[in-house]
Amino acid sequence: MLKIENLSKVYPPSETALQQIDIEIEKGEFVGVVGSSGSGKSTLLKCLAMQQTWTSGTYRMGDHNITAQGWSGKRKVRRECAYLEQTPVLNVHRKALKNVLIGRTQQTPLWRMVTGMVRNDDYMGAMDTLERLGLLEKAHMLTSELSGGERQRVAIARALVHGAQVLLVDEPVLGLDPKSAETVMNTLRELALKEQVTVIAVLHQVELAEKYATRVIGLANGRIEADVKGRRLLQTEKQRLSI
Ligand SMILES: Nc1ncnc2c1ncn2[C@@H]1O[C@H](COP(=O)(O)OP(=O)(O)OP(=O)(O)O)[C@@H](O)[C@H]1O
Repeated sequence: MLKIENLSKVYPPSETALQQIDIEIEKGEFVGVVGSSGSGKSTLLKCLAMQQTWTSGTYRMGDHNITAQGWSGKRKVRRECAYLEQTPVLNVHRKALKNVLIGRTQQTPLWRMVTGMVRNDDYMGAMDTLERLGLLEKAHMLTSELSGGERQRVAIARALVHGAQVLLVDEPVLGLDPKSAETVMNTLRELALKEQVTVIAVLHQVELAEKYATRVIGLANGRIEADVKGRRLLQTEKQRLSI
């Protein structure tokens, strides 16, 4: 579904963050990206989300050659892939439901945005998504009253309501207590396994990647040094990754 060939990223003037990255990711895979600090994990995510320009490489999504399509390719990526930052960008003064509905604003006529009136099917869709993520009873609570893990799940709900088929998640459990981290990781795993949402998550803790992801990609100095499915990383692989 996603095919990346020979991706390189150099930040000006000369900081090489990624070199010759080749990856093919199937629909519904849950990929954990690990590696030491500065190995290029966030840059990889941003390049996949087209939030960073590519220095070189070819990007394919399904039958589409995104690289060759220029702006329309970029739009397609932005529509289908949601990039979720370490700390979700939410309006904490609004209810969880409102934050989820913000994901629908591109499809909402201006008069509805001005009057604040929400289409019934948008409302139902948002509530349905909150329920899938175990947040139904939090829908009408102010986002400031939610825990870090719940906020992270609100951000995921918003991405799904927006129509994202690929979640690019940077450190989804950063700063969360173990129980909340487990809930967020389980949510991501279930979305991948049961709903065929593709999840690519940068994870500092390799144990989390090994426990929840179906595939672990390890980066070192901007290169892929490990790419394993269905097994833990070997000690030698961890040494190559310096983790
Ligand atoms: N905007 C930028 N401008 C210049 N160099 C950058 C920029 N962003 C990242 N880099 C450099 O690119 C390299 C990879 O950075 P990146 O943030 O992708 O690594 P990371 O593996 O996500 O690190 P961490 O785990 O510490 O978040 C690093 O050497 C970093 O200093």
